[in-house]
Amino acid sequence: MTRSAITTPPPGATLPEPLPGAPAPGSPLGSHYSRCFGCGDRHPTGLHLSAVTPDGVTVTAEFTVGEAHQGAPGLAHGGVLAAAMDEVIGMSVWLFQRPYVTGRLETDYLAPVPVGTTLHLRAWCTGMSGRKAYLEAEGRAGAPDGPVAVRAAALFIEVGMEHFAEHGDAQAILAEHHEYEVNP
Ligand SMILES: CCCCCCCC/C=C\CCCCCCCC(=O)SCCNC(=O)CCNC(=O)[C@H](O)C(C)(C)COP(=O)(O)OP(=O)(O)OC[C@H]1O[C@@H](n2cnc3c(N)ncnc32)[C@H](O)[C@@H]1OP(=O)(O)O
Repeated sequence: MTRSAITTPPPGATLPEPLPGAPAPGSPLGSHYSRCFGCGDRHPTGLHLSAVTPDGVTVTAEFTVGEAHQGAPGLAHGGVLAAAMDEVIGMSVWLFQRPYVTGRLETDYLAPVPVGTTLHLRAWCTGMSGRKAYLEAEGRAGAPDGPVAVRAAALFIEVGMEHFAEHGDAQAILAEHHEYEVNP
């Protein structure tokens, strides 16, 4: 991965440990929002990523490239592949039970990905430092040990939960996150 200095953990960054309440290894992670382009089951043309955590700190997921995801005829759009990287990385950092958003996402495209291909995605954290989390991801074509087609490195920034209500749709959050208080 040709990651930049911005997505490289600084000296002193720490590696996360699984939290006591982390989902059991292999259990499905579920969707954080039904209309999410990455994981929502109510998004008609979204990626419908299904994800698990094998160990409480990394995430593996599958995404099958569909007709709605094309750029060149018969091939996945690069922006859609970047969205898949963003989503699986977002899911992995959410394992730490604090809300983060993407600050920077760098993507390497190593091979074209035809419609119908299942990409086997994996995301992991390379370091945390203050509000910053450094993460990487890869997508392998056809099988978990298939050839790497896409790689990504990212800087995610921790925000308060109010970030989503302030800038997004507070009613939609309340409808799906009953534990969430908009005005705590
Ligand atoms: C129904 C939902 C309910 C909630 C559920 C939540 C759980 C979710 C669960 C599962 C997720 C699944 C996956 C989701 C999808 C994947 C994630 C996305 O796509 S997120 C959307 C795209 N990203 C944005 O929209 C961010 C837009 N940007 C911002 O809002 C701000 O710029 C923000 C928050 C990133 C930073 O703003 P500041 O004002 O808080 O802080 P400042 O001081 O600017 O930055 C803090 C530090 O970070 C550095 N920084 C920030 N952005 C940087 C960048 N692009 N490059 C380099 N450094 C950056 C700064 O230089 C600063 O560093 P120094 O502390 O000074 O050392």
